[in-house]
Amino acid sequence: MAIIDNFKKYLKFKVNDELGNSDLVKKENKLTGILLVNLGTPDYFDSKDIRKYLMEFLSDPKVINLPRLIWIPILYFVSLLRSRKLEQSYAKIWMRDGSPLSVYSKRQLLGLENRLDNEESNNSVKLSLGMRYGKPSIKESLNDLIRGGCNKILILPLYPQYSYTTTASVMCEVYHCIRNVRDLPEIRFIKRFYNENFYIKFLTEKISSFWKEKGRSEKLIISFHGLPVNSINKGDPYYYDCIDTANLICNELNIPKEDIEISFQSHFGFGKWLKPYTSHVVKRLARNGVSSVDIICPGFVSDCLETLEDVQEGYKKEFLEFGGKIFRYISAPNDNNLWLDGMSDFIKNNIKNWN
Ligand SMILES: C=CC1=C(C)c2cc3[nH]c(cc4nc(cc5[nH]c(cc1n2)c(C)c5CCC(=O)O)C(CCC(=O)O)=C4C)c(C)c3C=C
Ligand SMILES: [Fe+2]
Ligand SMILES: [Fe+2]
Repeated sequence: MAIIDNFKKYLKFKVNDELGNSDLVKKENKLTGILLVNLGTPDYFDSKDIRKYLMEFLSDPKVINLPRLIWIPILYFVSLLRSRKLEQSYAKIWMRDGSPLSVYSKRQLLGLENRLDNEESNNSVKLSLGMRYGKPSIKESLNDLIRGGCNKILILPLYPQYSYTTTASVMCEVYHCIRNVRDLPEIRFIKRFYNENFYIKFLTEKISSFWKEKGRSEKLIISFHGLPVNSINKGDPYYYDCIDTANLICNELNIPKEDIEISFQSHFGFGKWLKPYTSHVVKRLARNGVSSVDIICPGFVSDCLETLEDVQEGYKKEFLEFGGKIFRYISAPNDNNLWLDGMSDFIKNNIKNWN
């Protein structure tokens, strides 16, 4: 009998070996992965790297919805001109370890790792950061999580308001990246979080403490990144998310609607973009004798080119040129501890009972 048993064992080994499977061991994948995704930014502030980033960003059909055959040759020149223009802008805001968007996103990752690692769950959570354009890519960060043994992955695009051009683009990229994975992890997406308690509470407490410390300006401008009106007409709910965000902030602060202005910054190319433009609002207020404004940009969880250059520098200059006296930018959440506490609770709530 022993001889037969040994022969069977030998045969089994032989068969596995021939199939190249002798080292097949069932991997225990039972970690929950959290993939934070932000827009991305150039690697460095020289025009070559900026152009590379712009080419990737603006050739995404979810961002610019023109026929490829027409758009790509145009983009070749647009990116050349724009990258030269942006070189100086990026240089002004660049930090020791990179662009602000990259530095703050990495600090957010670290802060969340520290908070979620401390759980009694024994490190059953693994975090990673991916950028929709540039580095680290969504593909490599997702791979890290999957290879690291995550069988459930929560995707958290760092955009409070949903847009087809940003959030949906992340979702599509994630599905594209895992299309060839044999043992797919379960995937959950956070579509938006502007209406979550932690987000509204953080922003309003930030504004209140800013006012307590420095006094309150005559107007509060709530400025969002712009979007082509065409995108809204096709069904993108971004505009309504922005208006909702502003109303929630206003209600939580308990201030009258007349004290705030909602506006949209940064338009690109031709065509109609969401109005009123922040630039127009800033000039109108100054012209009408408003001497002080505070401005907050609740669409950005990290400071970046848009907030530091366009808002803090550009719109301030315009306000002062048109007769305004005080223009103060209230910074993005960045790596604030209370913000990270709120985010980590939000993540915990979204993964509990997921088994
Ligand atoms: C058609 C073009 C663009 C759409 C649509 C768009 C939507 C959109 N973008 C953000 C967030 C950010 N955009 C940033 C920079 C940026 N955006 C565009 C164009 C569109 N954005 C360009 C060409 C650029 C580069 C800078 C410039 O040329 O002005 C950034 C900052 C990146 C950084 O490195 O700091 C962010 C953040 C959102 C949320 C959004 C839709 C709602
Ligand atoms: Fe943008
Ligand atoms: Fe801009």
